[in-house]
Amino acid sequence: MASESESQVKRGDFSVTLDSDPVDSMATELQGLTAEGQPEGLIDTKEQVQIKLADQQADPNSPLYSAKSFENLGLEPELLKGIYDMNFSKPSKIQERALPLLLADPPKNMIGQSQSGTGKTAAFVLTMLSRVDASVEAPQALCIAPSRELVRQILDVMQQMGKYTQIKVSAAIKDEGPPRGQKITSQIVVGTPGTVTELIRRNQLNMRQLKLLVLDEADNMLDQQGLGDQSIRIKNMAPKTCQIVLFSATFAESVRKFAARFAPNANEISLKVSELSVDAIKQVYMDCKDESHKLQVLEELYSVLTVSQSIIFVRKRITADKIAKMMTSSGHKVVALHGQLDPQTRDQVMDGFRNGLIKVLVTTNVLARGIDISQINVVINYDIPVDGNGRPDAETYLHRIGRTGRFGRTGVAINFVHDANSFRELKAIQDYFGREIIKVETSDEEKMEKALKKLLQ
Ligand SMILES: Nc1ncnc2c1ncn2[C@@H]1O[C@H](COP(=O)(O)OP(=O)(O)OP(=O)(O)O)[C@@H](O)[C@H]1O
Repeated sequence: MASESESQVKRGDFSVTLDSDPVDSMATELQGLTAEGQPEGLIDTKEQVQIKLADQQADPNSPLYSAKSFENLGLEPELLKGIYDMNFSKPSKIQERALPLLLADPPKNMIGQSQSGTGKTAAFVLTMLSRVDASVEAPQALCIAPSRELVRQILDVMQQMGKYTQIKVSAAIKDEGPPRGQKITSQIVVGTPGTVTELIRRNQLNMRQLKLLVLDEADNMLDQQGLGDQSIRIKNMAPKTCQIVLFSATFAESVRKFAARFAPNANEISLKVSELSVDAIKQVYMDCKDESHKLQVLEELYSVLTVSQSIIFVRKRITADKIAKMMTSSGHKVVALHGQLDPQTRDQVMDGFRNGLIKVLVTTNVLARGIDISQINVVINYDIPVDGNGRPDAETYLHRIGRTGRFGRTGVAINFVHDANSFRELKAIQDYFGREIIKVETSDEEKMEKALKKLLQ
C-alpha cells in the first residue's frame, strides 16, 4: 500500500503513531518477557511461541510439557474415543503444549494464545471434561464466551468429545437456560456472561463446587469497556481454588496485564505480534471510488468468484440488512445476522449457514470471533474494523479474517477501502502486523476478474 501520513492503531489503552515504525516498536512491547533479560522458566521455541511456566523450578525440557499423542495425556478411555470419533489423530501445536500444563495436578492457571483456527477449543473442552466428576450433580466447570453463536458451537464440541462419558452439559444463553426456579445439576455449564450472571443471581447456578473457569476469547471478555465487569463478578463468585483458564488468539498488552491479575501465577503460552497472522490467509484490498461503489464492486466480486461460503463484515446492522437485501435480489443465498435479531432467528440463520443452505452471511462484529466453519474460503471486510473510539482495531481485524484459513486450510481476506480514512485504517492494521495487504485492481473489470480468480486457485 502507498504510504500515508499519520494514523493510529488503538491497542487497549495506548496507541502508536505510524511514523515511528509501529511494527518494530509494538512488537517489542508485545514481546514483553521475551526481550532481553528473559526470566527463568521461559522457553523460546523455534516457532516464536513463548511458554512461561509459573513454576520456576520446572524443567522446561521435560517431555511432560509437550504431548505428541492424545494417549500420552492420561485421558479417560471414553474421552479418547470421543476424540478419535472426531477424526483428531494427534494434538495440534497449541494442544500439544497446553494440555499437559492444563491437566497437571495440582491445577495451575493458564493464559494461552495461538493463532485463529489452531484448536484452542478442544484444548479447554478436554480440560473441562477431564476435571469434572460425573457422579457429582453440581456445576464443576464453567466456560464463558462472548456470543450466543460461539457458546452453541462450544457446546457442540463438548457434546461430541464427551459423548461416551456420563457428563452432563448445560447451556446458559438467553431462552435456553434451565426453567426459572430449577437448579443446574449438570457438571459443565457453557454460557454468555449476561445469562450466567443472571443464573447465579437467581441461585440457579451454584458456583460452590466450581473447579475450573474458562474464558474463551478472553481478551474480549476482560475488556473493560465490554464484558469485563461481568467476567470479574462471575470469577468473584467462584472458590479461591478454582483453576482459571484464559484463551484467545490476541492479547493486547493492556489486556495481558489485566489477564495476569485475573489468572495469577498462570502458565503462559504467547505469540509475538509478527507471528499472529495466519500465513494461509491471503490478504488483499480493493480500492473503491466511494461508499456506493463498494456495493457495485461487491456485486461484481460475487459474479466472478466461485466462493463456497463467505462472511461479509460491516460496521452497522443497517448496512448488513441493506447488503443482504441487495444480494438476495441478485439471486445469492444471503442472510444478515446481527444483535437485533431474536435468539431463535439467530440460531436458525447460523444453523442454515453451518449446513450450507446459506452461502453468504452479512454480519457485524458479533460473529468476528471463534466461529468455526471450514467451508468459509472468503472473508470480506466491507467496512474496516474500528473500535469504540473510531480507531483501527487490529485485533478485531485478525479475528474477522481468521474465520477463513482454519486448521491448515487456505483462505482469502478482501478489504474494501473507499476514502483516505478507510485507507489509513487499513494501512495502520497492515503495518501493525507487518504483513503486506496487496491491491486488487478495480478500475479494469477484466484485470479484476483475473486477479480474483487467481486468488482463489
Ligand atoms: N487435533 C486436531 N486434529 C484435527 N482437527 C482439529 C484438531 N484440533 C482442532 N481441530 C479442528 O480445527 C478447527 C479449528 O479449531 P478451533 O475452532 O478450536 O480453533 P481456535 O484456535 O479456537 O480458533 P479461534 O481463535 O478462531 O477461536 C476445528 O474445526 C477443529 O475441529
